[in-house]
Amino acid sequence: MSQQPPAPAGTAGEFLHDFLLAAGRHTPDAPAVIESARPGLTTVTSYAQLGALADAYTDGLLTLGLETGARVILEADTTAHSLAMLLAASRAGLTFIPVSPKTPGQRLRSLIGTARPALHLQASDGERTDLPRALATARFGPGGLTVEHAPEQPRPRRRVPCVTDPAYIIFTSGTTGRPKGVVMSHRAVVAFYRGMLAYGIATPEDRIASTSPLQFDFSLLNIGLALGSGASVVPVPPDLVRWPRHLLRVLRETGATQVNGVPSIWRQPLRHEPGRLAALDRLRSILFCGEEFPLPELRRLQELLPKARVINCYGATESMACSFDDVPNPLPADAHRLSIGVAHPGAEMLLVDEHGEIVAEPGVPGEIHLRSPALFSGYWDDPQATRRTLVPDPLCPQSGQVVLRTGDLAVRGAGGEFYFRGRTDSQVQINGNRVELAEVERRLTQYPGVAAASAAALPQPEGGGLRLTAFVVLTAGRPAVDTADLGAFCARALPPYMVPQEIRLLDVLPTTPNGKVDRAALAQGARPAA
Ligand SMILES: Nc1ncnc2c1ncn2[C@@H]1O[C@H](COS(=O)(=O)NC(=O)C[C@H](N)c2ccccc2)[C@@H](O)[C@H]1O
Repeated sequence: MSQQPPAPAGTAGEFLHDFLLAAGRHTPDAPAVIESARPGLTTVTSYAQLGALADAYTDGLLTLGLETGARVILEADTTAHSLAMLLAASRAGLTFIPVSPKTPGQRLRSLIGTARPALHLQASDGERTDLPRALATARFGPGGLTVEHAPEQPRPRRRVPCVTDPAYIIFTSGTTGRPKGVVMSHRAVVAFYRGMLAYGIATPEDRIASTSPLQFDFSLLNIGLALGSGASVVPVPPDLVRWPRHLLRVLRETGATQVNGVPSIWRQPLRHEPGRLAALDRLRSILFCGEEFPLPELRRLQELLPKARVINCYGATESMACSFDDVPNPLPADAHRLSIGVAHPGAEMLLVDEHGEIVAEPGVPGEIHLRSPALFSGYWDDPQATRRTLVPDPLCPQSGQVVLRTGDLAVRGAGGEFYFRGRTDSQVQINGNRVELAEVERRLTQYPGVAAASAAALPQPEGGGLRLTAFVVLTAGRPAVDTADLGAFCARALPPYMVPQEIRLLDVLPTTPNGKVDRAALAQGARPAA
């Protein structure tokens, strides 16, 4: 099967695979992916080797004759081979849907029913079986691409890829109801990558550890940051991220210089392996995103890594991310909130109040709206949800330009920087009073010895109304805290209706597969500390 004739230079715009392989063309022998599957075994894949793998996989995919725009499920963790397959899907004009190998069969079948992919791809040692019989399947790995069940050969309706085509679809767990498929075009992803690189986060010498599952777009950010900078990706296998000694071993043996992850990846290393963490002398920067970093834990991390640059990255999957800001190291003692900075170059964050008016004054809360070339195309097969999220530009609705309505509240500081103030949907009404759960959590983490906290409005046990409940994790070795003292501490700073009616001490906060605090699990009543 002949490959697509390359579009004349400058006409096609930039596809995801063009961007990811461009920097490495000048340094073919530089390490693109550095893996450490087990102690003492580090595998390096150079940019030239990654490109050759991608070439071979592209030829394999093109041989299947799938039409441009067809979807493929990419069920894998981040490895040199799955990265090569991601590049190949992009080059073959296919839209990849990254899925973790741990995804329950039921959820995968539901996703397949929604996205109607043409092909399921998994690693040669993948364990997925019981896939729908009609779905074509193939495996990839050191032996190349092996087709198990070939796709039907419908007459392709399209052959010419376009940068507005979906590069990938990320199905988010969705805080409400059925998973939403966030469709990101090549043009949007590359626009985000270029905005991110302008912030100046990585150099070609960096080795960037990625601790998120491939199905979470944080991993795609790390891949774009590393390969786009001519640096190296250090994928940390998900099973090792949860074990502090394994995580720290991988970071040490691969010489990771930057570690990117959600705040929860640091909780156990801080509790159990502070010495080994402090000994990572190659580690020079940390980037986190996804939720607020509990300040006691952040301060502890900074104590152990006083020279590390700490970057707070904010954003939603609907634009991959949108802002970066350096956290002062050390964080001033009187700082109670972290700045999320301002939108990356080429984008703009606006605050809009409940009347649709622009909020210009510092300190006044509003909902973040994002103007950006990196906005998603829409939710897969859900035009209503799309219209609620991509809304007319509040400054010029007539123009047809849409902006992303993030559902996040923020205020602006005197310097124009933004401060996250929780989600609009985390404002709960308790007995008629509006409670900002993030506010309660922040107050709890100011109590000496509290490492992290989460608040939820749970149904009253005896029925009727909601009960403000808090879940608190203490720093390691901290003597037990009297929850009544904790409640009194909250009462000194919060209105009575924002004082938790119940406070439970937990050893750990439950997390979602993407590593965020699992609020649904807490709402089901997490087990009290042993
Ligand atoms: N730095 C933050 N402080 C505080 N709340 C935050 C923050 N980053 C997100 N969030 C929250 O998480 C929401 C987005 O959740 S999400 O759609 O699942 N996507 C993510 O969490 C990851 C996001 N796509 C991403 C990927 C890669 C780098 C940065 C960000 C935002 O709307 C915020 O509510």
